[in-house]
Amino acid sequence: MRAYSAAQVRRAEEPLLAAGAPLMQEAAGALARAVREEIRAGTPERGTSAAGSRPTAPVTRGRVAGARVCVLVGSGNNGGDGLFAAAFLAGRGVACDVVLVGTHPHAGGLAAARRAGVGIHLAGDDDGVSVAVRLALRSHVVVDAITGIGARGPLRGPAAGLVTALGDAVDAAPAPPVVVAVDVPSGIGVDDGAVPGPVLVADRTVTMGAAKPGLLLPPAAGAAGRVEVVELGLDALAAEPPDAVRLTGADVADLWPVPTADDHKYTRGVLGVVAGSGAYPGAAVLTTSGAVRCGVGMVRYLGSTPVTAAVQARHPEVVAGRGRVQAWVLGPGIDPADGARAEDVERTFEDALRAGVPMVLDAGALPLLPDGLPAHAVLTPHAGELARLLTDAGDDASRADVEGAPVAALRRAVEITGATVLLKGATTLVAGPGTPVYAQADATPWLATAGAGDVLAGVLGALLAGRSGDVVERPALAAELAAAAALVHGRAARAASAGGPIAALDVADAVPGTLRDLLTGEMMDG
Ligand SMILES: NC(=O)C1=CN([C@@H]2O[C@H](COP(=O)(O)OP(=O)(O)OC[C@H]3O[C@@H](n4cnc5c(N)ncnc54)[C@H](OP(=O)(O)O)[C@@H]3O)[C@@H](O)[C@H]2O)[C@@H](O)CC1
Ligand SMILES: [K+]
Repeated sequence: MRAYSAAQVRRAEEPLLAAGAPLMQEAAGALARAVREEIRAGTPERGTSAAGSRPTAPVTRGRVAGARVCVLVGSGNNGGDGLFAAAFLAGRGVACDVVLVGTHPHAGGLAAARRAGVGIHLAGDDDGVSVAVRLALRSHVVVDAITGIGARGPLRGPAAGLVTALGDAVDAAPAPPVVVAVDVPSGIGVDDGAVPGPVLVADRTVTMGAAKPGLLLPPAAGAAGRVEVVELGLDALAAEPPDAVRLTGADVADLWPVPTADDHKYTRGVLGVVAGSGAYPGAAVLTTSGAVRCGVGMVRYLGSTPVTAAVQARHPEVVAGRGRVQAWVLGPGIDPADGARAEDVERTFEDALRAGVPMVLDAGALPLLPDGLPAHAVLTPHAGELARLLTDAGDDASRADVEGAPVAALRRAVEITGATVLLKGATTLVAGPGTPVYAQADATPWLATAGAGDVLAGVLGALLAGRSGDVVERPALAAELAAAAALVHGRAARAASAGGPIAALDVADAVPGTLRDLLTGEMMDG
């Protein structure tokens, strides 16, 4: 999924609008279809809501006539989409109410809604907001058409009051309405994924022409629900670089190196690993497991005799000692204050720089980094480590700062280091110099477990080793490969978990099956 900024979408719309293309009609038609799908999917029976007893009978599965929909309408074209959709729905027998949140609604849309018999209400003051909340709570679907790509800053005025009150009421309702956002959930940072004020969390977002970055990027992405793109024929976007990207399973299948009959272990990629220590021997086992399970040509491990023995006990195919490699993983399970191990990392890092091979720099390697890294070096911090990296470079950043504005922190880290940076989280973000931000939300919350990051480092290292030559030739590829590794790691975690707890090694063990499903097209997206 490729997401484009508000400005890019506007530029792409311009020639079509100038030529008289009925974009708003198409957008509203698609929105009305989505609302009908939500109604048909079977609205659960709603008992007594916070607003009092339901005046209408619950809708029977599959029937649209008799359902209730409440559309929250702002003063721009986003509200216009909502008004025309309300008119379409009313024409199908849906009982529609429109709540006008702004003072000057789209004139054509308002006229169409009136003609179709839609009830029109105002939410200009506290009383209006209370009425609107009652209308919304007795509805099967609430449509959020307050602001779209024309929004500036946090919601203000009656829009802010309504969204706050309705959000609280929906949270408290025993059977809340389904919320469908038009283009974006109103109030999110459309381009940066910020959540600067109140936002009504959607179950589904029907977005017009192309996805917007805020639908993929945290924290706003968490308010978007399922995202559906309505094609409006914005062909000009094909020539534009997207701002944000989410890879699909099919993308990853295209990126993953698949051996041919002519390949041998050296052409398939050799990965060198400097991970684990006397204090954290498990990190060595987990990192090498992640790599071995990806089908890398060979893994070379550098560490003490007892830790090497632990690695080889699990994976006898791992070779101890230095030799030619196509990529490195440095740092998991290494305390930068452990002089001997820190020296191993620094020395190997220098060798890797000289050899020009890609590398993954994780955990203990991060504080040891010099400035001016190549883009084919991929840093893999979590939020706390990224905050420390930024602070060490002179920016004052806390973990909470990074979590509150992760994309800005990520971009800043790329700017400071020159490297590609993968920020681990529920949504993993990746960017390199000049690349879009990749946002992968493939995992399960069960993946937040000790050692999972070591496995990811191994998976990414294996992928970089397999495509080493390509990455050196085209360093921007490192970000895409890092996003691909995050997808494989996340889906392996989901497969291993199947809804229950997992240990890090389970994730590594689920990688071959995950890759098999991806490469044979058996794993569906979503
Ligand atoms: N062009 C077309 O034909 C097509 C357009 N399409 C649709 O149009 C949408 C873009 O429409 P748009 O440009 O009119 O902007 P929009 O998002 O409705 O917002 C403007 C309104 O919001 C208000 N407002 C702003 N900030 C606010 C805040 N913080 N808090 C509260 N209010 C705030 C602002 O108020 P004002 O600043 O004027 O007081 C103004 O009234 C796009 O997202 C898509 O849905 C698609 O159907 C494709 C065809
Ligand atoms: K909206």
